[in-house]
Amino acid sequence: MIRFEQVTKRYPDGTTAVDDLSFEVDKGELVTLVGPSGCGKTTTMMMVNRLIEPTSGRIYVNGEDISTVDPVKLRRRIGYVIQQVGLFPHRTILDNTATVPALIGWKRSKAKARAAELLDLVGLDPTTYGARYPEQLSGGQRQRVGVARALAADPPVLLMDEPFGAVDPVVREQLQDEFLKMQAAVRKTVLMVTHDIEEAVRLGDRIAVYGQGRIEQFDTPGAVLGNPATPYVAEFVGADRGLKRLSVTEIQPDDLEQPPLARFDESATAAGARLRAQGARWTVVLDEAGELHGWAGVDELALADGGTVGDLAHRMNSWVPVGAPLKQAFGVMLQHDAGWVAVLDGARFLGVLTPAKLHEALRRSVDADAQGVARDEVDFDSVADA
Ligand SMILES: Nc1ncnc2c1ncn2[C@@H]1O[C@H](COP(=O)(O)OP(=O)(O)OP(=O)(O)O)[C@@H](O)[C@H]1O
Repeated sequence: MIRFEQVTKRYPDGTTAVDDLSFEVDKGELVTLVGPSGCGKTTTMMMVNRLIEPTSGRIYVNGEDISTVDPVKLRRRIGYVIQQVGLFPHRTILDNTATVPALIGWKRSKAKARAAELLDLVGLDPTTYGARYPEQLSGGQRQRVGVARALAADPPVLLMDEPFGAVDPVVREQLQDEFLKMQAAVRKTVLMVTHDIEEAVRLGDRIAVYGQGRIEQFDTPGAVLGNPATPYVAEFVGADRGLKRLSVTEIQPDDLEQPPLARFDESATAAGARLRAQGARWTVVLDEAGELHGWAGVDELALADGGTVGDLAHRMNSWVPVGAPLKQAFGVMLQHDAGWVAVLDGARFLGVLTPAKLHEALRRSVDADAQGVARDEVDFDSVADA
């Protein structure tokens, strides 16, 4: 969808900002450009909407050589979100959001309806916020308006330059989550600049790690963290890249352990005796439909004076869905000081993740991505012991 072919940008003062860059962003893919200040990320991005012209090389958007496209027309097909959102201070939030549709000649009513829809999509109720002015919103809310405005004309391509850079870490994480949800629904082709490796890893389908004017590695977050292509990349992603992989490695059914099980309506003493014979100390309790109810201690069951497993079971409200990142499961374990966490597929109980299994899952994902990376380079022990 976006293709760079041997693109170089040299500024008049002789600075080579981007040097012989070739890469491709697929349709519906989110690629993050990450690297230290001054390495050429913004220059790369601004060449896509022709705010900067390359010195040599070609850039294609949707198969079209953009040097042959009128820049104004080009920009209408490319949403642009920047850190300083650049909202018009004297226009309402609704009017700000409707700017591009109005520019490209949509009827006023259609442009406003679309703007309201978009505000809703980014989590701002248009009836509450639509009539406000930018100064009446928080930084995080303004940032959301920036995203809504960029999406308003439904451009296939979105360029985002440090879109969440100006807000505090908590709001930032919230905005990232919301953006991911939205992106799952709208599937734009996104090029996003960030200097924050955590953000790059969290949001990117693939990451381009920049050195000076060049891409040092262009790959999935898992591969970049698990198998850095150069010592520079290894240093840039950080010594704790083993831990960072927790956020990009998903829980798969094969990672799970099958714990002892008891049914809600079973006799407590019978279940206790059976589980004791198996050497179990606790059991997961499922209801009549095979869905997760909670857990029970085997001794408690065995010593019960009649009654069912359900009478003695503790409800369990914390679990994680299959496909969630390992980090989420680890967080639940820590929060409850538990040695395991239940994993569900919808309402169906699949098994439990234990620290040992988590460790294995992390190792599996490193092995899958990283032929030849030394085990001891990955910080497993701190995961298991933490
Ligand atoms: N108009 C310009 N004239 C001369 N040099 C420039 C110009 N714009 C950028 N540069 C230089 O080009 C290089 C790349 O800049 P660019 O803004 O693309 O980096 P960046 O990776 O986006 O950095 P940051 O994260 O700090 O925004 C830098 O050395 C910068 O000083």
